[in-house]
Amino acid sequence: METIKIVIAGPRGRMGREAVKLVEETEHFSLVGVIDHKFEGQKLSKADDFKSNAIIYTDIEKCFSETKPDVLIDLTTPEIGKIHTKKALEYGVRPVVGTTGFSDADLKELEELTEDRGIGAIIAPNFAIGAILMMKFSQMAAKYFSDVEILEMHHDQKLDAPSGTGLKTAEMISAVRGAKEQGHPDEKETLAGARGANYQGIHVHSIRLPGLVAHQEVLFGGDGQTLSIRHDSFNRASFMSGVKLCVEQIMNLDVLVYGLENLID
Ligand SMILES: NC(=O)C1=CN([C@@H]2O[C@H](COP(=O)(O)OP(=O)(O)OC[C@H]3O[C@@H](n4cnc5c(N)ncnc54)[C@H](OP(=O)(O)O)[C@@H]3O)[C@@H](O)[C@H]2O)C=CC1
Ligand SMILES: O=C(O)C1=N[C@H](C(=O)O)C[C@H](O)C1
Repeated sequence: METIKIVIAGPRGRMGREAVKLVEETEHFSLVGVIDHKFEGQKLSKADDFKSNAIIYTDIEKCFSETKPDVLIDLTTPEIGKIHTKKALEYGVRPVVGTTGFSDADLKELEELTEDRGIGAIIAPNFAIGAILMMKFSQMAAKYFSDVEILEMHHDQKLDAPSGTGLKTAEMISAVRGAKEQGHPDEKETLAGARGANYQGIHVHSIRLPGLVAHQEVLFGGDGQTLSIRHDSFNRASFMSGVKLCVEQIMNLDVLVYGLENLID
C-alpha cells in the first residue's frame, strides 16, 4: 500500500495523542508534521512525551507548503477545526475531521468548498464503530417507536453541547420519523432547560461529569414498553480504528462525507 502523508492538528490533546500513536504505529502512514498553537519549529518528541520527530507548525499554510501532506486529521476545537478544514481544502489536502461543534451552515460551506476543489473530505462526529451501530440501530428503531429522547454523557472538559454524536443521532432519527412534538402539549418547564435541547421534537440531554469519557443512550418509549440503545467509549483508543479507516478511504473520495455510517455497509 502506498504511504499516506499525514498532518495532525491538536497533537497534544486527548484525541490527538492517540492519533499520533496510530500514525506512528501504522506502516503505510507517515506523520510529516503537526499543527499546534505553541512550540513553533520544535520537534514533537521534544515538546512532549512522543516518539515522533515531526516538526510542530503554528502556521497551517507554512505546514502545508513545507510538508505537502495528503491528509489532515483535525482534532482541535470547533472554531479552529473549521478554519483548518477550509485551509486544507484550499491547499488540496484531504481533511479527516473528528472535531465536533460545526453548525449546519458550516457543513454546507465545507460541502460547497469540497465540490469546488473536487477532493474528498470526511467529517465524522464519532469514529467508534460501536457508536455508529448505536446510531444506525436507533434509526431502525425509530421506524417503530416515534417517541425518543437522547441522553449523551461526556467528560466535563468537553466544549460543545450537544455532542456531535447526539446531534447526528437526532438528525438520523428525524430523517425517518419526521418532526413530532412529544410529551404533554401543555408541558411547561418550571426550571429552564429541564427538557433539554429540542431537535425536530427530539429532546437531547447533555450530561457532563468527571469520570465519564463518551457515552450515549437513546431511549424509546411505546405502549407499555421502552427500548434503550446504548454505547460507551471507555477510552480514546476506541476511536482509532475509525480514524484509520477514514484516512484510507478519503484517498478515494471526491465529495464531503458527513458521518462514518456512510462509509460502512
Ligand atoms: N469524532 C470523534 O470520534 C471524536 C471527536 N472528538 C472531538 O475532537 C475534538 C478534540 O477533543 P479532545 O482531544 O478531547 O480535546 P482536547 O482539548 O484534549 O484537545 C484539543 C487540542 O487542540 C489544541 N489546540 C487548540 N487550539 C489549537 C490551534 N489553533 N491549533 C492546533 N491545536 C490547537 C489544544 O491545545 P491547548 O490544550 O493548549 O489549548 C489541545 O491540545 C473535540 O471537538 C471533540 O468533540 C473527541 C473524541 C472523539
Ligand atoms: O468530546 C468528546 O470526548 C467526544 N466528542 C464527539 C462528540 O461530540 O460526539 C465524539 C465522542 O462522543 C467523544
